Amino acid sequence: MNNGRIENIGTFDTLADVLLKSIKRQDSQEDVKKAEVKEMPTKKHERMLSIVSVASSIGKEFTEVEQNIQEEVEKGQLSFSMYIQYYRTGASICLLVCMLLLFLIAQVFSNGCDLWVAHWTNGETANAANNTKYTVNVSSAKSNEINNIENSYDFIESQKNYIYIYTIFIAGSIILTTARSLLFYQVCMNASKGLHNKMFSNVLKAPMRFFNTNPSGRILNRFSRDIGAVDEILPKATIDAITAFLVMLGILMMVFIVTPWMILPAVILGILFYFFRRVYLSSAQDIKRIEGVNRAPVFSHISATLYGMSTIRSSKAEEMVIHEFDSLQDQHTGSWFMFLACSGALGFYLDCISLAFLILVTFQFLIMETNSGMSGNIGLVVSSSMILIGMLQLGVRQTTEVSSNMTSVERVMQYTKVEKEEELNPEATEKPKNWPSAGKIAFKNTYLRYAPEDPPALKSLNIVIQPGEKIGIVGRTGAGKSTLISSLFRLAPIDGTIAIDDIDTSTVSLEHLRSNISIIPQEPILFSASIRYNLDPFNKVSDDVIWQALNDVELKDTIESLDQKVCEGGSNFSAGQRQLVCLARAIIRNNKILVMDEATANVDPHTDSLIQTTIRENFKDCTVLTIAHRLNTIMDCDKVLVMDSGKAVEFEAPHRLLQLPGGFFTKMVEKTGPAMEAQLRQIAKIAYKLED
Ligand SMILES: Nc1ncnc2c1ncn2[C@@H]1O[C@H](COP(=O)(O)OP(=O)(O)OP(=O)(O)O)[C@@H](O)[C@H]1O
Repeated sequence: MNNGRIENIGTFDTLADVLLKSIKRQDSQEDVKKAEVKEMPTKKHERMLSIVSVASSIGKEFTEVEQNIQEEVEKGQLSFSMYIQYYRTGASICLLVCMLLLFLIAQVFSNGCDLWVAHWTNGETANAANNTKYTVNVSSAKSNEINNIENSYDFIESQKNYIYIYTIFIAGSIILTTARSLLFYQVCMNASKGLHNKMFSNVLKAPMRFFNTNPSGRILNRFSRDIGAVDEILPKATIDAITAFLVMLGILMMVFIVTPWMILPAVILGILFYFFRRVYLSSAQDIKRIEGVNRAPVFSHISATLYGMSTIRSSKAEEMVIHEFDSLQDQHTGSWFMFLACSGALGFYLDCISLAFLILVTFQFLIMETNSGMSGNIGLVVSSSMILIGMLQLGVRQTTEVSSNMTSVERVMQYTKVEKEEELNPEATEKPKNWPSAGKIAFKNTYLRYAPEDPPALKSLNIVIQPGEKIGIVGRTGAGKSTLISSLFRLAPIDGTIAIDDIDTSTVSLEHLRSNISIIPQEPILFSASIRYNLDPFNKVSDDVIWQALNDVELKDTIESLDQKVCEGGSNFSAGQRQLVCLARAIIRNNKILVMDEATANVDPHTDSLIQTTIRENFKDCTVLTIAHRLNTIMDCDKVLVMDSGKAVEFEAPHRLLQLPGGFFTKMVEKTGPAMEAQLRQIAKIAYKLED
């Protein structure tokens, strides 16, 4: 196919012949060395024959799945320190104390309103009683008239005072309640932002092992659902819970002032309430945690399904995927339903407690005759106790909501404490200027372990790569080729030394080290942004430089503008074009060291040949390490490094290695078949002679 049209059709042999001729035609202009190199990819079956490591990505995914450790689930009651840490992230101690005082004062004003109304009612009742007595006893009409005027004057004055004071209570209550809510939400938002930023920066700096052992769904869950809960649900639930408890406290105080003996049943009911809440909380928190853990696989499954949609459809595995999804969804729904059932049960028990209290309060006014039997007091206590029922429900529901959503804070906190990569070597802060200027790489007794308990994946590596050398890295799958590259970027803890231009990389900051080595990975990574951003994310070069790089990789005609959008994962570009964009990115960065990790494994022979030529031209003076997928791509390298079981077993010019009968490299070349072997030997020989 070419540009969406069928260019040729026929058997494998016919097509191979046609392709061979066409590529030969393209390459005829180039010099002998390049022509020799380029002729090699024309034989398609090389893809099958060339040894090395086609199955690497599949193998890695498998290893990753195997390595995924169980998600850490906290158990038992949330510690109080979690609350302190959460609020301390949002505000200073001083501000928190002010907020607490504001809550209390607002509540005092709010209860003051009720008490004042009761006091007012009692006053009115007493006034009315006095007036009646007075009217009956006084006979003189005149004096009666005068007194009435005076009384009504006093009455209006006292009414005014009642209204003024009531207005003050109402206004104070409104202002203080609004202020405390605004302050509280601000503190919560600060805490939420702080936690998110801390988690984000920690996860970005987490070692590679963290990403290997935590599936993306699990990480996404913390950034979406947990942060969502902390952002939206927790502040509202907390303010509701605090308000409900303060209102309850206020009501109980009023009831105790009016009928002190009610303290006894209140204490008994309080103990019962505490007991129910405790039982509920311990199960609800665990259920909520289980629910959180059961949610992550649903996310992982969806993202994996979307990613592998074409594979699923082509292998007709829809039923299987749907079945898996249903069973994961069932598990999640089961735990969620359990949570709802727990809340329902708690609601029922709380209703019983509140009703018992209300019955006691109401009946005590009938049974007992005390001073408190004034109408205002009775009205205040009964109406407040009825509010108490609603408040108790709301308060407990919201406190449990707070506790269960605090598990999200707990889960976010876990990720804010992820060990950072930099901590591997806290002194690694050097940022040498213009480094590396030559591109010499020296491995001295280097070992790499992916995890302390794992055996070393790289063992006793002692090689020196001279500035500007082109090195091909070969070896069977699992031999340690990618690990060698990982060690260069210090993606895992290393024993021994790796020096670049005689500077130990462990003394250089990771950011500086990594930004000074270019890599073209097997799976090219493109961002969902403009072409310009993809090629020069830090806006360091002019548009001319970018266009020149695109020209070098023959993408100038394909790309209309530097503002052209790249879809998610670069889906509007072919695999080869994505690889070329990565190559253009590497050209723009202009680093002295370039690493290619099987960069040409998934591209067609023409793009492969274009990549090879571009690298030879643009990275002439750079040190280039190539993990080889096809042997022909590295036969003209300065040296070939053969890896086996994490060790460097051969490191020499390919022509010289091929002189070793029974050598690792010789065996690899022999396995490609006599015709290919002859060709490979020929390329190696020419390249060796040209070098001499
Ligand atoms: N992230 C990882 N965590 C733990 N062990 C790993 C990890 N990546 C690789 N290994 C192990 O390190 C060893 C070397 O793997 P590496 O990926 O370097 O091989 P490779 O030569 O690049 O293979 P391939 O050609 O298939 O990509 C293997 O035994 C592998 O299991």
